[in-house]
Amino acid sequence: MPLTPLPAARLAALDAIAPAAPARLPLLEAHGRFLAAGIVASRALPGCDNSAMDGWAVRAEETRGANRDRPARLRIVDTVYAGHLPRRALHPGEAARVFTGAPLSPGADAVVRQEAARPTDDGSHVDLFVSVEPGHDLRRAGEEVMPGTPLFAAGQRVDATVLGVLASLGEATALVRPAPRVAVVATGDELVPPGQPAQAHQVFESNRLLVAALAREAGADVTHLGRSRDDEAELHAQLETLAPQVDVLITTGGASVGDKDCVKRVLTRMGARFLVDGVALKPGKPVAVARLGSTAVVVLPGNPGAATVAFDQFARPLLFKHQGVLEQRRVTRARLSEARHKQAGLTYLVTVAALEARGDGAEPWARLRPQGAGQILQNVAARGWAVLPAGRADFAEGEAVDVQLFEQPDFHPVEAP
Ligand SMILES: Nc1nc2c(c(=O)[nH]1)N[C@H]1C(S)=C(S)[C@@H](COP(=O)(O)OP(=O)(O)OC[C@H]3O[C@@H](n4cnc5c(N)ncnc54)[C@H](O)[C@@H]3O)O[C@H]1N2
Ligand code: MOO
Repeated sequence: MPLTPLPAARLAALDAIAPAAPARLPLLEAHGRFLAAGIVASRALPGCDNSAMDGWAVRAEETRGANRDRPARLRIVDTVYAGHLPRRALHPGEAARVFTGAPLSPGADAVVRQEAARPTDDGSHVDLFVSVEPGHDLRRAGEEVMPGTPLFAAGQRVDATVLGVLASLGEATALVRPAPRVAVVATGDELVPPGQPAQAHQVFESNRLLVAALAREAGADVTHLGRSRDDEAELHAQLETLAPQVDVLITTGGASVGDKDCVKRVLTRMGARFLVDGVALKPGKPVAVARLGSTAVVVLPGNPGAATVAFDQFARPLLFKHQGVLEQRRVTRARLSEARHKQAGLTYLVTVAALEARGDGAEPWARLRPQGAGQILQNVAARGWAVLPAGRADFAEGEAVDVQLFEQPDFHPVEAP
């Protein structure tokens, strides 16, 4: 099968999955998910005029000219705690004791903090040592949010700060799409689980953990971890059991053309419909995406470096689509820290370790790491991918290319209004 260009393959792969039906989840369970509908403020924040300080609610005009030597003396007529209502309005010459967050007494229009005041010994009056303007140390109703204000659009990620806002509006739940359930199956006769003895020709199995953690970082609930030898019957049995239990099934290894590379063959025999099979991408060329019943399947190459890139380009978008969003990374131009030669027909995604400004006002330099498909260190603490597009073989040191940045992506709802 000819290799599909990367952009076309990424588009085709998205058909392997549909957004999950939205569900109302308790707020903490919605943490990390994406809103399935926009949020409009259902109440004002704050809900009423209230004190920003522990102190005294007053009529500002009655503090005019007050100082340490000539305090303004007002009669104490009420005490108002947060969560309680004032017993009465303030009339001229009156003050109410208030605490932070307590509703403002009708008639009051300012607060004097307690450090600038002292009650008389008999507790009947308070002396105010400062002159304040109307509105001083007050939080006005609706000053932060008015009812009806659109606050969040569909596709907004529910992070800690968003959770806080939703709770402050009185929401107990959020409408989000649930986490995709994921199974990760590693294949290979040479694999030995970490923690067991391994000879030099054996390989500690690392892709399952790597891929499971990558899936979690994309919002998945990794429910099953499987392992199979390069044995068609064993793999068939394993995939047949797992596929119906998950939304996305991810395999690693056995994706290429070797005698024992049987993953695609087994999937085909099981009735999988391939949307992508082989991409003009390095690392990650043998990656495939298929549909097996109602389960999306991503076949990752066994090489850890290739599995990482192929996951990023093919599995991660499926996991987000199930959650109702498309991820859009920031792209910046940067100069290559070294020349690179590549296969002209493939897009190379090369790990960028750092972006360094050199004070000349031009694009930053992208410090490249070696991109060995079989290597595993190059992706630790990376900033992004330098994109060396298909169609050319040689890239010079200092040449500017696109760099896809990992941090602070935008998320857009899949079904844009
Ligand atoms: N004649 C050709 N050979 C290869 C081609 C090709 O087009 N023609 N493609 C190459 C490319 S590109 C890649 S990438 C690899 C991918 O092959 P597989 O997906 O079949 O991977 P394996 O052969 O099973 O393993 C490759 C390598 O990775 C190690 N591995 C596998 N699974 C794990 C794991 N779970 N944890 C850690 N390491 C793992 C494995 O031991 C091998 O060293 O094929 C090229 N060959
Ligand atoms: O292109 Mo393979 O997936 O990296 O060596």
